[in-house]
Amino acid sequence: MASERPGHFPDERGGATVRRTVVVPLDIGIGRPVEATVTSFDALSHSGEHVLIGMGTPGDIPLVRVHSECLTGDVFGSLRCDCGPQLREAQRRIHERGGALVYLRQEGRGIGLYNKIDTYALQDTGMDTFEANTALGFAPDARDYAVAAQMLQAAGIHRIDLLTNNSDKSEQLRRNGIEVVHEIPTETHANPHNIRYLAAKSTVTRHGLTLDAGRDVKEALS
Ligand SMILES: Nc1nc2c(ncn2[C@@H]2O[C@H](COP(=O)(O)OP(=O)(O)OP(=O)(O)O)[C@@H](O)[C@H]2O)c(=O)[nH]1
Ligand SMILES: [Zn+2]
Repeated sequence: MASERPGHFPDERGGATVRRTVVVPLDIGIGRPVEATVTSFDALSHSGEHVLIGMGTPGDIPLVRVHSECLTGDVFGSLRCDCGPQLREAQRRIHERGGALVYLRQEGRGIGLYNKIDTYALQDTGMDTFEANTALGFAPDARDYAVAAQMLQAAGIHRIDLLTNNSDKSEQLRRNGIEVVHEIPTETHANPHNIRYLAAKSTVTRHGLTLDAGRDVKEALS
């Protein structure tokens, strides 16, 4: 893919359009600032203020991470989930290889922050993360990745390697016109506080998660 400057993708307009792209220096924890492009959009199918962060110099197949917002994990360092370390891993790997971070404002797997906090209270009584969503009347996972496909297409990115353990993301992107060439797993960021959260992802949904020692997360709990 041609690229005029690091992290910049040509603007190819579909239904959704690029609203603005600006260049910002980012501290991604590698000891020096890196240059990134931050892109906003108009006419997306989902009303959140979703952004695409372009980093590095992409080759033919950019590395892309579609990351769902987690204020508690991404910003405040909550150990209840693995979102913060996954976000930092993604930024580092995308910068190294060239590609984009699609940051989706679909907090709490799409149910919002307050509802996520309500599910935490239910989880503290023994439910897993998906059961707690259902108990509150929500789908177990209410996210819709069509908007991520629209952002990628508007930014001129049609063929990607996707950094995820969640095959549902790849399938939804493919259904919405993105060619996912490879699904690349993230590291497993386990700690004593998020091990049940990881186990629920591994057993209830199809997340492929393996602990560093090579053991599957469900085995670690059995
Ligand atoms: N409803 C709910 N959402 C949560 C909870 N913990 C984290 N989340 C949200 O889960 C989303 C991240 O989803 P995950 O299931 O961890 O991972 P994923 O995006 O499906 O898969 P990966 O690409 O492999 O990271 C973020 O939007 C978080 O805010 C929880 O207990 N309940
Ligand atoms: Zn989280």
